[in-house]
Amino acid sequence: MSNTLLHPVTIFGLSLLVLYLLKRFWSKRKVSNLPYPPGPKGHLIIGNLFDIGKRETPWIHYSNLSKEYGDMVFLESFGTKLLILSSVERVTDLLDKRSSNYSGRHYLPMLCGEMKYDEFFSNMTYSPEWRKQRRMFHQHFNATVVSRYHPIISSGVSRYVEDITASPQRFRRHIQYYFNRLIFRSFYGVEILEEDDPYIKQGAETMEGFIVAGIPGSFMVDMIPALTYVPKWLPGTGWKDFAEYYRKKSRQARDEPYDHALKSMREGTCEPSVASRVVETLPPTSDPARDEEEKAARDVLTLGYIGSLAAAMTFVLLMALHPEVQKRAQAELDEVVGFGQIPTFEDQPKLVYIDALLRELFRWHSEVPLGLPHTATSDDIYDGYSIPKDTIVVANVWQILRNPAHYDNPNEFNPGRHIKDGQINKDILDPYTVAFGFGRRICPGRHLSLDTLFAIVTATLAMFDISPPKDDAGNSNMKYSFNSEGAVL
Ligand code: HEM
Repeated sequence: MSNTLLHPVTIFGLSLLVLYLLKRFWSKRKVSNLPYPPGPKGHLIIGNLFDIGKRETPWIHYSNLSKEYGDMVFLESFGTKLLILSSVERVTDLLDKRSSNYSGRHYLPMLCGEMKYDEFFSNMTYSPEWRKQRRMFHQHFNATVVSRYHPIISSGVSRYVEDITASPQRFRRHIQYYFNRLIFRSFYGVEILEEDDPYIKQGAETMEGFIVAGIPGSFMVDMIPALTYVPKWLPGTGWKDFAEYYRKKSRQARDEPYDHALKSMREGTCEPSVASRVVETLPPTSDPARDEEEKAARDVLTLGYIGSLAAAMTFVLLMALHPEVQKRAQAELDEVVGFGQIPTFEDQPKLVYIDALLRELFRWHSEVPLGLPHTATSDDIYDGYSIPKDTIVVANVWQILRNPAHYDNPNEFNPGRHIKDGQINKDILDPYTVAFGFGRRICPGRHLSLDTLFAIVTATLAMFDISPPKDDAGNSNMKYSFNSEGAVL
C-alpha cells in the first residue's frame, strides 16, 4: 500500500490535484462580484501558463493578445495573476494616479528567493527599506544635482574620442568602457584602467542574471514555488546552478568595488564620489545601526551598474542604417557648435534635432520592452473590474511606443516626428515618459542616463561618420540583431 502511494506517478497525480484545488480556491477569491479584466480562457489546471510562460519576445505575444481582448489583458496560472496594460491611459490610471497601490514588486521565487536579488531596492517590495534606499539614491541623482557629474562625463568623452580614433573597429568595447569608467568614477571615485576590469565583468553578469530571471514566467519555480525544495541532485535542476552562480556574482559586484573605494578613501587616493558622500553620512562604527546602513549603501551603489550601453549601441546601428538622419544631426552640430567641435551641456538647449533624435532612439527601440513589473499591494476595483492584491502589473512599453494613434508609421525611425515649428512638439507623446517606467518606481537614474547619452551621441556625430560595413563590391552587407545589450552588429 505504502509503495503504491510513494510511486512517482501517484505523487505527481496527487500534486496536480492539490494544485488544481488550490487554483480553484484562489480563483474564487475575487475582490467583489466584479469580474477580472478580460483575457484568454485558461486551460484546466495550468490556466494561462502558455501565455505567461517563457518565450523569446513576450511583448509581441502580449501585443497580439491586446488586439483581441483590449488594452487590459488578465492572465492567471497557478495563483499567479498578471495584468498587462498596453495604453497610456491605463498605465496613467493605475501606475501613476494609483501609485500608492501599484508600486510593489512581485516576489519572484527565482530572482528573489534563489538569487537573492531582492537585496537591491529595484527588486524590493514597497516597504520602508525600499523607501530608505530609494531616497539615498535620489539624493545623488535627482535632476538638480546630476550636473555634478558633467566634468566626469566630459573627460570620459575625450578619452572615448581618442579610443575610437585609434581603433574604430572596436567601437563596441570603447562605448562599453566609456559607460563603465563613468559609473565607477561617479559612484566609487575609482578609475577603471583596463577594459577587462573584473568589476566591469561582475556588473555585466549581475545585470545579465536580472534580465533573464526578472521576467515573470522565465523559470518554472516562479509558477510553482514549491519547486524550491527540490534537491539539487535531481535531473532537470540546472536552474539551481544558474541561481547560485548569479547569487555569487551579484554579491561580488556589491562588495568588491565598495571595499576598493573604502580602501582608497582611507589612503586618500580617490576623488569625491557617491560612495565617499554616503560613507561620510553613515553612523559611527560603534553604532549598532552602522552595519545595516552600510549594507543599504552597498546595495544602492551596485544599482549604478545598470547602464545605457544598450541605447548607445542602438544609436550606432540607426546611424549606419539612416545616413540622412546622421547628416542632418551633423549639420545642426556644425551650425550650433562649429565644425569638429564637441558640444558641451550648455549647447544642449539649442540642439533641437539632437534632442528629437534621442527621443526617437528611445521610442524606436525600448531597452526594457515590458518595463519592470509592478504589483498591487491591496485589492482594487477599476473600471468595473476587480484587481486582486498581488496581481503583477506589466506595462507593454514596446507596444505603447509603437502605437499608430501616437506616432504615424510607428515602425519608421524618424526623429523629425518630434519637431514642430523648429521646437520639440509637446503634443506628441514623450517617449521618456514611457521608456523609464512609471509612478513611484520611475527610473531614478534617468537624468544621468540621458546626460551620458547626450555626451556620447554628440561627440560621435561631431567627430566621426558612421557607415555600414561594405563587401568587396562596395555593397553594404550589414547584419544585425538585438540582445540585452542592444543592437549587435
Ligand atoms: C537607457 C537607460 C535606462 C533605461 C531605459 C532605464 C529604464 C528603467 C525602467 C523601465 C525602470 C523600471 C521603472 C518602473 O518600475 O516602472 C528602471 C528602474 C530603475 N533604474 Fe533605470 N534605466 C536606465 C538607466 C539607468 C541608470 C544609468 C541607472 C543608475 C544610475 C538606473 C537606475 C535604476 C534603478 C535604481 C531602478 C529601480 C527603481 C525602483 O525600483 O524604485 N537606470 N529603469
